Amino acid sequence: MLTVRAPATSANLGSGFDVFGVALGTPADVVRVERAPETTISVTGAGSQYIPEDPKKNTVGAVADALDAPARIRIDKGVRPSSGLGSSAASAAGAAVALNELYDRGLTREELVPIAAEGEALVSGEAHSDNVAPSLLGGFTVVADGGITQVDASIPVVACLPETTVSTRDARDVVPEHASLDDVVDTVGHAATLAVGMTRDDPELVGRGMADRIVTPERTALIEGYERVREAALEAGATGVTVSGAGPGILAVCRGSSRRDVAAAMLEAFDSVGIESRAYQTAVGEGARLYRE
Ligand SMILES: Nc1ncnc2c1ncn2[C@@H]1O[C@H](COP(=O)(O)OP(=O)(O)OP(=O)(O)O)[C@@H](O)[C@H]1O
Ligand SMILES: N[C@@H](CCO)C(=O)O
Repeated sequence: MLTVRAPATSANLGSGFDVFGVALGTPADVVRVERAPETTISVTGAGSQYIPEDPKKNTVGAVADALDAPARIRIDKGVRPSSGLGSSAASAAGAAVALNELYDRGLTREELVPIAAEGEALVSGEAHSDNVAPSLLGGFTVVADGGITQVDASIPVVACLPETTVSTRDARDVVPEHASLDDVVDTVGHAATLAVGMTRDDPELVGRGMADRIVTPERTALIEGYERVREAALEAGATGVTVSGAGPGILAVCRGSSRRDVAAAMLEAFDSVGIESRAYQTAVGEGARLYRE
């Protein structure tokens, strides 16, 4: 049996819609695989009651098909679905690494990105790779024109997940089809600042570079309590705050020393609007890790 721990991810980072992503230290999915004549899937853990075990509906089924690698697959969910932390992508990335090894397919992590993205196409209608790329490769990833650039980074963050859900499909429906040149110029400036910040492990630049006035404002409207949580995080010392992936999770970039205060402030702000939430105090971290048992 092979076991893979595949991390949660946060895509977009505000200014990098469908382009930027980071792997997070926690939480993570654990995917176990054994050879079998046909693919079967069982799911336990966070939000497992909402995740189909039918291989035609689960992201790992699409990955097993794409690799022609039938297996008994067990998923222990650490990443809650529809929360904005790349839950469906974590399972897909974990399965891609595990099945590639189980069947000796010999594909590199980069080559596994489009395979894991097949799983994303199944659930959101589009094979976007901005969550599977960081879950497979770790660090900060830039997906552009089908190519991927990766850099290891060490940036402290808090990911705060309210007990509400937003499906990626719904959050994609509110994305504007057009943007003004002014807004595009503003976004490019912030995205470039963020990317430089990642290469320097600089939370000030990364936090500042997450500002985006094209996609994020449309999505925050879907997240009850967003403005209050954002303000609370900034007051507690966050350098920047944005929607994590398609939401409703909220990502705050922090200086290392402020993580605990930022997490407490975000939890309290959600609580003040009657919403329970959970905060992960973590950092940009490594990609999927393979274990043999
Ligand atoms: N292995 C899986 N893990 C999680 N969700 C899965 C899986 N397979 C299928 N799904 C379905 O995918 C949907 C969740 O995916 P969705 O893209 O909406 O959210 P997400 O993966 O948490 O991430 P994000 O907002 O960061 O993209 C749910 O409807 C869930 O049932
Ligand atoms: N870039 C995608 C990722 C979802 O996690 C979106 O924001 O719709």
